[in-house]
Amino acid sequence: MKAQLILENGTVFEGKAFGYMKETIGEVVFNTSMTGYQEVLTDPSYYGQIVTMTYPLIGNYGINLDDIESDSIKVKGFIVRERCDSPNNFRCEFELDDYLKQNKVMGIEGIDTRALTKMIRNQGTMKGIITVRELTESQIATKFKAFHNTQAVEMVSTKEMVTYEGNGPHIGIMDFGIKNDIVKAFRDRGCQLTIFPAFTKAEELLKHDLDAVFLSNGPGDPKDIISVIEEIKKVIGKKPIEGICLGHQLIALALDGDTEKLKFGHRGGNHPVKNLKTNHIMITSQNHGYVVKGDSLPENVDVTHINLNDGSIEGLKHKELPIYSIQFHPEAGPGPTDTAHIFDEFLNLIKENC
Ligand SMILES: NC(=O)CC[C@H](N)C(=O)O
Repeated sequence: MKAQLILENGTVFEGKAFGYMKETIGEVVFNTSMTGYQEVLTDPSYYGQIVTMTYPLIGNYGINLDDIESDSIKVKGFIVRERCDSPNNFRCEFELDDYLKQNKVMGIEGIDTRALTKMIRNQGTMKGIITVRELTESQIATKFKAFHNTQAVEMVSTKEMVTYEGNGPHIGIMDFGIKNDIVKAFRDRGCQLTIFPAFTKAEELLKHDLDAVFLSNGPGDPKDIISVIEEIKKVIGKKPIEGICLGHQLIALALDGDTEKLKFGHRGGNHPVKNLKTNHIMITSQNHGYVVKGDSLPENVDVTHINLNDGSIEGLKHKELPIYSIQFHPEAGPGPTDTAHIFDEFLNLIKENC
């Protein structure tokens, strides 16, 4: 069936619908990873977004249930150049099309994803609608006006506390939409974990005899969850605090720094990042639309890593307190595993301060 991708700037891309037939709206973003589409589909940080993959053939190794980053597809829609309907891989359990249908998520194929990506790069991230209907201009305008993604963290965070046994440090995770591979990275290192719903109060968190508090990745603008920032402030100085991606941005805000939106974000598996202490350069996996503002940080916070493409901040460390956060994704789901040592650095910091 014919479908359209309608962008906020008035551009219409014609394609073919796949997955589940339902109209969808979201912020259109591109990901440059050459593989890893199922990790992208299930990463809760994409909640509220329609993702286009720049790699031209998607679905060729199918879907397996081992590589997913959460229990369901979290993107609002999926855009591909060419969809493969005859996947070939020994781990394949079903096809991309069936997976989108099961999860009630709509896709569109046959789109010139190169032209779309260039447009987003030049004009910035914008909203989009995927539909099989003919919408009038006023219907489109009303839909764009009504779409907001401010409740995203609430939608993807755990509703109840989840615990994992371990002999290592006891880490309390504030779950803003944590990826399975981050939980796995801590469990592989023997940590005991207690995962808390995003809006848990600091007072409750501190009752649990934790060795550290970890702030997870997650969707949306960190400034949409001001109440969480207030709770993090209450934990500063009481426990070591660490964070990845949204967690990193929240730490900066809790330390009275600021964040801003990037023009089109960093999403892909090949972002070069420099460790400013060792001068080592790592190829990192990234997925974010917001960054910590360089000139906003207080004097007692050091920038530990920068992005070599645009010089933006990729890591922070407090000069006196055990607080350390990273903007990129060391769990690399999907992406290169060059940065797995960040989890060891997190644990060393916790052990030094236990
Ligand atoms: N992966 C993440 O945690 C993303 C953080 C935040 N939602 C951003 O887009 O910048």
